[in-house]
Amino acid sequence: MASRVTFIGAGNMASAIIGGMIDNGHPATAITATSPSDAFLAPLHERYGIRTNTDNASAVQGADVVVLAVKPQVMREVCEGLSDTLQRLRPLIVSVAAGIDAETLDQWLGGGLPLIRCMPNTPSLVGAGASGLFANAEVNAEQRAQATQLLEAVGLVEWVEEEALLDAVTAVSGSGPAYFFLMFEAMEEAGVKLGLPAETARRLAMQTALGAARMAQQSDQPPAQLKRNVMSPGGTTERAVEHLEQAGLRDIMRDAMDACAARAREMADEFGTR
Ligand SMILES: NC(=O)C1=CN([C@@H]2O[C@H](COP(=O)(O)OP(=O)(O)OC[C@H]3O[C@@H](n4cnc5c(N)ncnc54)[C@H](OP(=O)(O)O)[C@@H]3O)[C@@H](O)[C@H]2O)C=CC1
Ligand SMILES: O=C(O)[C@@H]1CCC=N1
Repeated sequence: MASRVTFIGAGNMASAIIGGMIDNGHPATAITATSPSDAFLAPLHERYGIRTNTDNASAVQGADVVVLAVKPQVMREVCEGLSDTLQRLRPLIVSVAAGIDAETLDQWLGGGLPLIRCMPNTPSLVGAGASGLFANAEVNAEQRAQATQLLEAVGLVEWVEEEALLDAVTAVSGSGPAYFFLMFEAMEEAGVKLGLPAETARRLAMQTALGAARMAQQSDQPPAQLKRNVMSPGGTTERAVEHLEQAGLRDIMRDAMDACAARAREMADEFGTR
């Protein structure tokens, strides 16, 4: 039987995972989502037929897995509001919040619950997500398998055995889709400047990214070699890649991802004070 999963919070990340789960065949009646108002819930109910509820405590009744998918700013209030109920029901808890560590969440939830921290990303919506997972000591092998199965239904799953590495996962894949969306914007703008219609430039850029990612995933060759295969000596790509290297693309990516991980650590202090 499919796990009964309750999402606390029904925003961007929860709806992306829910959409991916439904597409992958998870029964809609085994999924519940909560939010303080109906504004987020009604479209989810209409689109996917899932159960919705504006009351967190009643929504977790009967759940095998409770996914905490609210903003870090409200996580404490949400956890403390649910702690009595969750201590009684003892489901597997999965938090997708950036920054807030497992020990802090555990304390807010009253202590001793099986808890997994997950850093997913929004392409989960189309079954192409990437999630990093870390389990606390209360999580047993069956629950690990349950979380793996749940997140694999919407994409790639990578477990990390050191919680601090989730900040690195955030920098690579949690926030990563935004880097590529930014790249699409930039490639579209540059394509338009070169004379292409915006829609054409956009479609070409997106298909190229999809093709490059698929090819890199399926190839035995590392990305550096695949890149060289495109770069005919003295040709066009060589000129463009030289420009990107000279402009410091690698340093830019390293600095941006350092800033991302640093912000996750900062958020732990800002929103996670026990
Ligand atoms: N967006 C992303 O790409 C990713 C996000 N995350 C993490 O996911 C979490 C959610 O982010 P995101 O989905 O973008 O945020 P959203 O603001 O889109 O969603 C948050 C949801 O939580 C609801 N909410 C607020 N208070 C409560 C409450 N007391 N009880 C139940 N629901 C409540 C909000 O409702 P309302 O608006 O009515 O207040 C909203 O539906 C964050 O912790 C973030 O770090 C992780 C990886 C990627
Ligand atoms: O920007 C954020 O804080 C969240 C976490 C990772 C992606 N979005």
